[in-house]
Amino acid sequence: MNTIKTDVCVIGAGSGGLTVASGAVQMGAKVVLIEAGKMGGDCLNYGCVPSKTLIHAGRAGMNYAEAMADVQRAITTIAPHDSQERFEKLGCTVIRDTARFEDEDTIIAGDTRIGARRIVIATGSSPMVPPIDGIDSVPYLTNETLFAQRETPEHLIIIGGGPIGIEMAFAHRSFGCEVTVIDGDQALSKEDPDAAKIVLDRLRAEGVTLMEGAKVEAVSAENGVTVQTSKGPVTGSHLLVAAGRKPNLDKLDLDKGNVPRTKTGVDVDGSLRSVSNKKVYAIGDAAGGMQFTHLAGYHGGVIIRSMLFGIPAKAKTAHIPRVTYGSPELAQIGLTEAEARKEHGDKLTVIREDLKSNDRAVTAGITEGFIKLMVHKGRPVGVTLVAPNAGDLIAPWALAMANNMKLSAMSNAVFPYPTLAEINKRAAGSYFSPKLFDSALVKTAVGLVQRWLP
Ligand SMILES: Cc1cc2nc3c(=O)[nH]c(=O)nc-3n(C[C@H](O)[C@H](O)[C@H](O)COP(=O)(O)OP(=O)(O)OC[C@H]3O[C@@H](n4cnc5c(N)ncnc54)[C@H](O)[C@@H]3O)c2cc1C
Ligand SMILES: NC(=O)c1ccc[n+]([C@@H]2O[C@H](COP(=O)([O-])OP(=O)(O)OC[C@H]3O[C@@H](n4cnc5c(N)ncnc54)[C@H](O)[C@@H]3O)[C@@H](O)[C@H]2O)c1
Repeated sequence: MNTIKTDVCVIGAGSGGLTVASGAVQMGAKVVLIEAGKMGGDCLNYGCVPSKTLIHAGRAGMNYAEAMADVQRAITTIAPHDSQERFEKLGCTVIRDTARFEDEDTIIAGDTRIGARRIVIATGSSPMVPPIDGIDSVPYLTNETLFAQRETPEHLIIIGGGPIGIEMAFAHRSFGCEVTVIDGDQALSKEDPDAAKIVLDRLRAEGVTLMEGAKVEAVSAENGVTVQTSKGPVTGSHLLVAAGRKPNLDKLDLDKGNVPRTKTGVDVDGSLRSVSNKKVYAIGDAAGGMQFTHLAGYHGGVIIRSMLFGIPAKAKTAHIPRVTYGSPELAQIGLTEAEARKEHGDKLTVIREDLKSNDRAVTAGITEGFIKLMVHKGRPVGVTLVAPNAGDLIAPWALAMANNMKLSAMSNAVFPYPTLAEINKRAAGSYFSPKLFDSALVKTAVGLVQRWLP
């Protein structure tokens, strides 16, 4: 067995692990990077990149086979950035094998033993397949197999109305597939209900059948695939399971590393360090919180500060955006209205501006969508945006909230006319206009100044 000593051993070459490995090695640390599957992890190979390409290809009018070929094009284009070759050129030792703990500061991967001063668990997550009666008797798809599919599904049944289920429902409908989404609870239940309603109404209007509150009872291979639910049976040609995720921790022998876990991930403190083995960090999907590529990257930055410079750094969530790429897109940063009301009570101001009042929306015939702005003590604490490209439109709020800016920073900015982005400034302006236009004090002051000005 080979033995290597290193400063940092990163397990998992996905969004989080690659951020840590490239940052740490370029700042002078010795880095070993271990990957059991494909370089780039879920986001590149089975997640964000294929799903967003498929959504775009559907809207662009490609057929299913062309769209899946386009998915491969997008992956191949991005892959060199995440490749073993690139990371070796940067100076990392890359091992392609499954990693596990031997003891608190030793990792085994294949025939290599790695003694590490710091260990980063960035192993991501996998589809959680619920223990549904008969599930193993049908050839179901998950995000790991869907993008290898070539023939157009005649009728795709999707179990789960979360972001994966809803995005894939829009995408498949655009190829003319019949689509049924089954959710045991409510679809997009984590989102602002007014915002989710616009997206889900549009999904229904496009012809997708959405069964909410439908408990899945059994699955069988009858006439293709038949799903028995508490609201009746559904028969289709293909089944996609998108019912949530489980962290990839089972192969790590965590107990040998003195690294306890919870149901959702490694048990970490606010600095993403294991609660009992301070040499070990967990980031991204394996850390048990929100699951986004940009969050995994942000986690990477947080722990680099702590690992390389010994600067205490906490991972925060209040400024992390998320987007569901439906039609329209639904973007959220910080607190939803319900969360903000719970936290700030009557000290909260909520501003809502409908997109139809925006001139660019009028020129483009956009009648649906809105921005909802949650303000506490003159600062934004949450924004909900439903609009075409809401994921791009929310960017100024990500800047404002990451830097704890006041709302006046947004109202002072000048946005180009006519753009949808002006809705951001308009919402901020609406917060100040009653203070300016309905104030007796302002009116008196203006009256006095006007009397004395030459
Ligand atoms: C269909 C889908 C669409 C998505 N769309 C978006 C989106 O649009 N925007 C967004 O922000 N997020 C999206 N996500 C979420 C995003 O993909 C994840 O949050 C992100 O990939 C997490 O990064 P990570 O580094 O934690 O894990 P990953 O990227 O999954 O990387 C983990 C890596 O660790 C490896 N590994 C696991 N165990 C071991 C081991 N024992 N030894 C060695 N290697 C190991 C795995 O093979 C994997 O390559 C989507 C997810 C899915 C499934
Ligand atoms: N655009 C994005 O950023 C994006 C896109 C896709 C995924 N993701 C990430 O991946 C994560 C996982 O997505 P997801 O959609 O799989 O999970 P999710 O947990 O967000 O949603 C799963 C849905 O499945 C339902 N469900 C669970 N078990 C069920 C059952 N037995 N029968 C019927 N319904 C059932 C739940 O009620 C829930 O609505 C997301 O939370 C997100 O962090 C992000």
